[in-house]
Order: sequence, then C-alpha cells, then structure tokens
Amino acid sequence: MTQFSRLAVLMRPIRREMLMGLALAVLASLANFGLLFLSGWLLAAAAVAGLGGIVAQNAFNIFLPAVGVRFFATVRILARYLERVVTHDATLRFIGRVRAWSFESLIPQAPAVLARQRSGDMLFRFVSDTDRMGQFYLEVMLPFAVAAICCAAYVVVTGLFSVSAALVLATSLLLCGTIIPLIAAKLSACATAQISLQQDIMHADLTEILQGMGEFMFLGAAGSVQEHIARQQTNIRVCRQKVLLLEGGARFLITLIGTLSAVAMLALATHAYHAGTLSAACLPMLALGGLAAFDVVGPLPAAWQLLGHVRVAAQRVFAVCDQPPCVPLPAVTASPVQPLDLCFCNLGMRYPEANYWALRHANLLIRQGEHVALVGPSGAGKSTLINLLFRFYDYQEGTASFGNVDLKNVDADTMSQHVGIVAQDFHLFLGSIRRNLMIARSNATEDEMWRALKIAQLAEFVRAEPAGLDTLVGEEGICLSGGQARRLAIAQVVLRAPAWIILDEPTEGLDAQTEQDLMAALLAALPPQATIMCITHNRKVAGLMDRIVRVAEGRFYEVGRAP
Ligand SMILES: Nc1ncnc2c1ncn2[C@@H]1O[C@H](COP(=O)(O)OP(=O)(O)OP(=O)(O)O)[C@@H](O)[C@H]1O
Repeated sequence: MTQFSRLAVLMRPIRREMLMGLALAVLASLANFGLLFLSGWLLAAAAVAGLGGIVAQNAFNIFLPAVGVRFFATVRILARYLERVVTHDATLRFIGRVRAWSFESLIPQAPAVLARQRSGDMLFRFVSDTDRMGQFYLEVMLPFAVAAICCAAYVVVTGLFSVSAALVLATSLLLCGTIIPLIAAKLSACATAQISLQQDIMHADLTEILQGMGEFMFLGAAGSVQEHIARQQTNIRVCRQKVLLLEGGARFLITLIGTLSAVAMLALATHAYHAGTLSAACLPMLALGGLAAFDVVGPLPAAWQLLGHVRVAAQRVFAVCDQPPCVPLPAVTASPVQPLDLCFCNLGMRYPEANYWALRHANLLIRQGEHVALVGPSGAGKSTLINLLFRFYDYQEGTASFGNVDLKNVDADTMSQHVGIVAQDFHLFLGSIRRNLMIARSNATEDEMWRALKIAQLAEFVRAEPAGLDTLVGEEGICLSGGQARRLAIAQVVLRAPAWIILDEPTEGLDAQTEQDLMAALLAALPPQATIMCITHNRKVAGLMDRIVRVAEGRFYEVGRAP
C-alpha cells in the first residue's frame, strides 16, 4: 500500500465530515463564480438600461441579476464560514486519529525497538510529521477536489454562452491547475526532501543538546554547538528559499495566465457579439467569470508542494510504526495462574545484534511469596532477567514459565498486571506527587496515597510541604533529592500492590536509618503471598530476604541466606 492509500484508510471513520467539507467548499467556490458572473451581467444590464432609456429598461430585466448577485453573495459567505468550521474540525479529528494510531503501533515496540531511535527524531516524527499528514485533507485533497469539480462546472457554464471562450478557459485552467504546479513541485522535490531531512537531524540534535547542555558547558563545547546549529539552520533556509521562489514563480504565472485568458475570452465574446451570436450583457459576464475561475487553481502550487512534504512525513511515520516488535506478540495469549512461580530452565538469551549471550544455561526457580535477593557484579545479567520477565526481550534457548504458563505466551500487558518494579533508571513525570501516584493507580484515594507514602518513608516530607500531595516534582523529579525520588517510585509500586515486586537497588542514596525503616515498613506492609525480588549490592538489604541468588556470567547460583 502506498502512503496515500494508508492515509485514506486512516481517514475512513471521518469520511462523512470530510465529504461534507468538500461539498461546502465546492458550494462556496461556485457561489463566488456565480457572484462574479452575475455581477458582470448586472453591470452590463445597468449600462444598457442607462444608455437605452425607457425602451431598453423594459427590454432588459435588471432585477433578475440583482437578486442573483445577492443570493450568491449570501450563499458564498455562509458556505465559506461552514466550510471553515467543518473542514478544520475534520482535520483536527484526522490528526488525532493519526496520532492515536501511531501511538498504538509504538506500544509493542517499547522499549527495545524504540531505544534504537533518537528521541528528538521521534518527537519530530510524532509532532511535526503527524501534523503534516493531518494537513493532507485540508491543504492537498480539498484544493485538488474543489479545483477539479469547479473547473469542470465553470467550463460547462462558459460553454453555454461561447464554446471558443470555454475552450480558452479549459486550456488555461489545465495549464495553471496541473502543468505549472507540477513542474514547480518537480523542480523543488529535491529541496523539499532536504528540508525534511535537515529538520529531522536538527530537531534530534537540538533535543540531545538541550538534554546535555550542562555537559556541553562543563566541556567548553557550547560555542561549537552554537555554530553547528547555525550551519544546519542555514542549510534549511537555503532549501526553503528555493522552494518559496519556485512556488512564488508558479503563482505569478497562474495570475498572468488567468488575466490573459480573461482578456482572450473577452476578445472572443466581443467577436461573437459583433457576429450577433452573443448579447452585450454577456461580455463582462464572461470576462469576470473567467477571472473568478482562477481563484480555485490559485492554491494548487502550494498543494503540490505540500503533497511532497506529506509523502515524506508519512514515509517517516509509517517507517517507525511498521518496525516489528522485538518480542513477537503471542498467537494465543495465556494468563498466568496461581501460584505465580517463575521458572527458568537452561535458559539462553542474547540481545539483538549482540554476539554474546547475556544469560546462558541459566536455571532459576522463585516461588510465589518468596523474598529473594539477586546479587552479582555489574554486567552479570540481573537487569536482563527483568527485561525477560516484562517481555521487553525474548530468549532463544531453554524454557521459561511464569504462573504455570510459558512466558512466550504471555504479553507485556499481562505481565505488568502481575509484576511491579522500581527500576534503577525509574522515570517520574512532570507534575505533582499526586499525579505521579495516580499514574500508578488512577483510582487511588488520598488515604491510600498517604499509606503508600508512609511505607516508602516519604509521608513526613510531603506533609511538611505547603502543597502536600500537590507538591511539584519537576521534570524527571528534579525538584526532589535522588533518595526522595526513589522513595516516590517505591510508593508508586506499593500503591499498585502487584503480586510480584522487583526492587532494583531500592535503598540507593538513602542513609542507614531511612534504609532500615524503609525495608522494615515495606516487608511489614506486603501481604504474605507477595513475592519480592530485590537486586542489590547492599549486604544488609540482601540479608533481609529469604534467599540470596548470585548472578555471574549469565547464570544463577544459590548462595543461601546472607550472613
Ligand atoms: N540492550 C542491550 N543490548 C545489548 N547488550 C546488552 C543490553 N543490555 C545489556 N546488555 C549486555 O548484557 C549483559 C548483561 O547486562 P545486564 O544489564 O543484565 O547486567 P546487570 O547485572 O544488570 O548489570 P548492572 O548491575 O550494572 O545493572 C551485559 O554484558 C550487557 O553489556
């Protein structure tokens, strides 16, 4: 399927609104044509009546064009207004659909596939590119459809009065509506593609630069970064100038041809008048009608240009959305059942594109309700176990089961209902403590939030803040200390109360007393059937668990209880 046929599929649910917008746009353009056409007639009628006196006034009905002019003027205003409302509403709905569809397509790719993309590039694709795709209806399809329908109508109406004038009009409209804009679009295609590419790179670079601004300052590289951005901006400006120049040239040619064609139509009509086949009133009518006809082809050069931009934008968005997920969705999804035991048997796991095994011949059994510490050196494979459990990555050898079902038959969504995690690189959202807690559980009551904060040893701090639960945490929890942010992440998982809790270095950044209080409160608060898997380098924390499992070189070794 081409990009445009895929866009058409996305448009399907709003096609009624889109067709209504088209009908109104056609009506407004036809009313505009009718207004100018009849204005010409009215002018001629008034002139003839003035010159000819009473006899001519009786012979010429001046009231009919006057009523027609008022009618078309009213219809044009109403139709134009309604067209704006309907087409903009359809456009916004369409952009919403494109965004929702893209987001849905990305979910199975998170986090493994998305981690390969640059975040600035992704932002650009899902903000600017989706906006561009949304413009397809309003600024590409609509002008083309309106031009095609109205031009045919104008030529037919003109042909009723003068066939030769209609032929001149048809030729000029064809030239202005297709050939000139098409040539302009072809000539600027390369610059259009360059703009998209350069903007893409610049946005990705800018996001990275803003995120690492501090580091650039420390490294004394701020000046070179500024130059880099300025160079990119110059490249984009040069390409944009070329595109604008071509678009402006096409517009100028269209205006010129429109005027010349109106003059030619007037000349032909004058000739017909002298030959006695056309009345005097038709002369200005045809000339003004001819000019009005060019109003609908005026937006076409911009529409052809935008067509190129939309194609590139759609290609970029579809390219990301079409990437296969790292873990194929199970053909038949299974739901884990009690007891929620985790069992790895001779498991082998290799990350995509890695030429070594992160886990190999790994055997592990964790029963529901157990509290297990995972210890081991950096790079041993502890986080890999989490990645497998959440179905972010797949294993290639051996078997794994959770809750008596094969892990390969469980999807990430199901796993997240059973397993909660406080990851090492947890993410807090911009907003208040309340908002972050409600992301974990949207229907949590205030009492439940305070209880979770108390267990996470954060209630005292939040209570002391004037805004309480509405205290803002800043982006990535920047307004909190590292230890407070981690405890808020712990409160989130407590609030969710999953059957399995994975804590990755839960007490990092905490003083000895808070660490002790936190672990004691957490263990006391959890129901007996809750399983804890605690990844830690802290011997004291490991000692609080029932068992210690050592991870080394991709295998699990039972160590027993901590001393
Ligand atoms: N996304 C990835 N792509 C390729 N290799 C990876 C990826 N993530 C981890 N690895 C590799 O897999 C191995 C196990 O890494 P893992 O993150 O599981 O270690 P870890 O025990 O959690 O270490 P740490 O205690 O430092 O967090 C390492 O050799 C690491 O380089």
